Amino acid sequence: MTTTAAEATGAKTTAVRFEQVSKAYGAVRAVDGLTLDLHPGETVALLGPNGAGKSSTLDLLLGLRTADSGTVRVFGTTPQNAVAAGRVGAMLQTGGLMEDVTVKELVGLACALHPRPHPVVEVLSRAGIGRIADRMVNKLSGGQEQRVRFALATAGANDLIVLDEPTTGMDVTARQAFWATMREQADQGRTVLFATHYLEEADAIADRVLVLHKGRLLADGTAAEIKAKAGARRISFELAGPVDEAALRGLPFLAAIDITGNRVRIQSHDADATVHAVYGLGLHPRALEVAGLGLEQAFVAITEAEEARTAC
Ligand SMILES: Nc1ncnc2c1ncn2[C@@H]1O[C@H](COP(=O)(O)OP(=O)(O)OP(=O)(O)O)[C@@H](O)[C@H]1O
Repeated sequence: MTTTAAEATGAKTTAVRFEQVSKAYGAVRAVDGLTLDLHPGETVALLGPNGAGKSSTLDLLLGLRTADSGTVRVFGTTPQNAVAAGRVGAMLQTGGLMEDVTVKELVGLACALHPRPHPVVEVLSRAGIGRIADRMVNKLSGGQEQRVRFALATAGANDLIVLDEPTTGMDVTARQAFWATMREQADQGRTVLFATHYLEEADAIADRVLVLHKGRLLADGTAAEIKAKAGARRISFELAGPVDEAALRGLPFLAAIDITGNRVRIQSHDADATVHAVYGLGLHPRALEVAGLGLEQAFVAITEAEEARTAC
């Protein structure tokens, strides 16, 4: 069987391809040699501390900024072409909404401009803003504005949806509805890429988690793989008697320790050996628990380890 050039480069099956992409602002390397493929139907969370390069990466992907070097391809073409063809919907942090119009007029405009629009009523209803359709945009609360942005991002049949911290300002109900809708979109074969600081959302929603740090990809895998990569486990227990902090801080394989009153919380690279050493100190821990790291702790462990490595 012969392989076409497009198949050989993965253009047919790859929603997004970054190859050695870099972007600097003066001396700041916002994106630094990023290589990455995203596939149709994937829900991907982009994590990273402030300034890691998440928004810059999304801007490059949407063609809002141009890479200094490397190539960005969206469905095998340039981001600008993919956006113009209506294949990409985006919900960004910045950018004000047009104000002197109603919600319905604004959403109607987005639908009218989309090459493959959905019916306005359907878009309003999916974003949960049917009941405020006649309200002026400048009278909306922050959470309602976010829902309108969501409606604008889903005004047409996009193949890729890009979301920069989409649920900021939404209440719990709105968040749940939002993610249920995004899950439906992914189930229909769309690629959903979202940057977030809510690690529990990444854990619950994403099939794949990317951890960015100083513009570089530190980790790429399922949430479970990221947690395993952090290579530590949590141990917690209480002590009945006086707490000898110095002895506890000298326990083997510690990644971190927090002692609050009689409660001790540890992150250990070898939980069995650390627990064994706790008993070796002659201590009698109560309510002992050993568990894997949560995504948040794994994220902190991975990014702190990188900070320490690059500081050397
Ligand atoms: N227009 C710009 N001019 C100069 N520096 C910029 C510009 N945009 C971003 N930066 C810098 O590039 C780096 C990456 O910023 P970016 O906004 O991509 O990170 P982020 O991961 O989205 O951060 P946050 O989580 O705080 O939103 C930061 O150091 C930021 O200060």
